[in-house]
Amino acid sequence: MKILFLGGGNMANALIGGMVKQGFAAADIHVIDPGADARARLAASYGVHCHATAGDAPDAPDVLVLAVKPQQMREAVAPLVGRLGQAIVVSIAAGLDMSALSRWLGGHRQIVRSMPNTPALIGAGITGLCALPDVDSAGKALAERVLRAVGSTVWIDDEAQMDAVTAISGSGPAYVFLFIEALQQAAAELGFTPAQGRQLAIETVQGAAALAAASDEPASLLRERVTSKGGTTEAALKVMLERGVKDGIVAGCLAAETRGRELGKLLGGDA
Ligand SMILES: NC(=O)C1=CN([C@@H]2O[C@H](COP(=O)(O)OP(=O)(O)OC[C@H]3O[C@@H](n4cnc5c(N)ncnc54)[C@H](OP(=O)(O)O)[C@@H]3O)[C@@H](O)[C@H]2O)C=CC1
Ligand SMILES: O=C(O)[C@@H]1CCC=N1
Repeated sequence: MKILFLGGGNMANALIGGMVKQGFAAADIHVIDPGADARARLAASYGVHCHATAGDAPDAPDVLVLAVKPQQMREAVAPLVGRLGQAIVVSIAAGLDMSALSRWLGGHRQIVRSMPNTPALIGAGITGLCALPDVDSAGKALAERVLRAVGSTVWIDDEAQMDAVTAISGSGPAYVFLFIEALQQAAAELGFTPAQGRQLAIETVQGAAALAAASDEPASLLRERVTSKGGTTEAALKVMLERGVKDGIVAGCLAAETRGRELGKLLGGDA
């Protein structure tokens, strides 16, 4: 099994780290990245083969993971055209649809589009996946195996929904980190040390997420259970809702989805 990564940045690091931990052989993994620092980090951390240019990388891998920024993709894949054999191409790029990728890859049709997220770094990612009709079940299983190394996966039938996956779970960790930042800021204003604030904020988010995951009940009911009539939570939620926190989160997710579609049109729309 030969796996080639195009791009060795944040997400490639997360995926490769998870794959090596799950028993993929580092010797089977190749990465193309023009950055000497990125290559040194990957080689030192995981012992994978790193290449400065596509020309140095092996032809016809079993899997090619496209892990460059959407804006870098078209130029980055050009040197690989005609060298892919039957590779299953797994793109993790936001916005770019599979028809554009297929054109840029010289008509290659073995393409899976995916959207992981950064908790992949600790094996706790969630990835949405969809495939062109030309990808058979073995090809899909191969793509899924790579992404399952860093968390769970969900197949999406309609590619048009991939921008929505990006808006919810791809970008989602940033929304949660913003919430943690806000809790920590409040903790500091209430007199806690940074260490105390960090522990109180992070373990609250961890515990609440674990409870929501373990429960069959909707999040709204779990929220109501915390909210005693005339109590402290009610006072907090009143201010938060008045300030538009919930509406802001929903509107933000919709803006992320719109941006994904814009990126797709902007970068992939031409022939
Ligand atoms: N960050 C996230 O939370 C998520 C990101 N994604 C998607 O993952 C992809 C990668 O994102 P991320 O890892 O954050 O980005 P990074 O910028 O960290 O990684 C991209 C890497 O590709 C390198 N690169 C640039 N040009 C080329 C080239 N021609 N050939 C090979 N490598 C090249 C970059 O080098 P240099 O820095 O020198 O340009 C960089 O090291 C994006 O498409 C993004 O949409 C998906 C899910 C979540
Ligand atoms: O912000 C972005 O465009 C990427 C895609 C999902 C998370 N980060």
